[in-house]
Amino acid sequence: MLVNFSKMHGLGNDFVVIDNITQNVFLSRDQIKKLADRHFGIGFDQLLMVEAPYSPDLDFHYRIFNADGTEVEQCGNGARCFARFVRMKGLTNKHKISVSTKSGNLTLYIEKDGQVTVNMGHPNFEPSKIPLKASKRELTYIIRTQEHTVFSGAVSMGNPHCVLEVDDVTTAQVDILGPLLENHERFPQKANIGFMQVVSQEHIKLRVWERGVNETLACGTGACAAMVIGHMQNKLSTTVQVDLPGGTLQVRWSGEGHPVRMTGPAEHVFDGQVAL
Ligand SMILES: N[C@@H](CCC[C@H](N)C(=O)O)C(=O)O
Repeated sequence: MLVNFSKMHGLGNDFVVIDNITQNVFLSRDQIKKLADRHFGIGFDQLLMVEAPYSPDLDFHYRIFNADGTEVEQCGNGARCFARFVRMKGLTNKHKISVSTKSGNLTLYIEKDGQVTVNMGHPNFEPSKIPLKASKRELTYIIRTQEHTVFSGAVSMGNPHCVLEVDDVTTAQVDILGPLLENHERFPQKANIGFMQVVSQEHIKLRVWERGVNETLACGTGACAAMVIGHMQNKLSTTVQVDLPGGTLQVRWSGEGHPVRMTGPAEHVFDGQVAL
């Protein structure tokens, strides 16, 4: 079977996007892993599937798979690319697009300058919802590994995030602490690990070790997680520039009870066909 796909990226966090409305594609976990391989497959951080909506008030359903083949709940950079893809392919002509994901609903807004704003919904700090093993909700958790003790914030942006503040992102131990914390027993569904350097109240630098992928050039939900945790810890304002290795996102949040809004680019790279 020949499957049509588009390669896209949001700040270098790259995706294969498949229209599963006009095609009928089922991929096993092993097939996704093979396609994600940068030497023997197409290469991507996440596979995004565009599906028909589950209810009349939604435009689409949106499925997300990490490079290791696991299905996950949310992907911020992917959401922006999703919006650009459905417009580019003529699947909708709307500027405001409502989608459901495994973890809830999102609204995507295509801006006049081509950037996309995503209403990411409400962050959830309850340990059981992240999920994080903890007796109560804290602003900072102490997490111990055999050799390291770290202080981190934790939040669900629909998917689990742990955020550590560092003095300098360029020297942060992303490759060491990333996998240790991703797979730490206190995160029963694993976690995405952010390393945040606070530059000012309106500006952070961030690197993210992504669950099921490794370090990526950018992580949209990771940018939102770092911003809301920094804001809760009184280090950040309500509009923050987040510099990631692949570029910059704007994240806005007015505090608990409000949704998080993320704005950034979404780029089309090429269209292709793959035999499955
Ligand atoms: N790249 C993403 C997040 C993708 C999912 C994540 N790796 C997870 O396992 O939760 C983003 O831009 O948010």
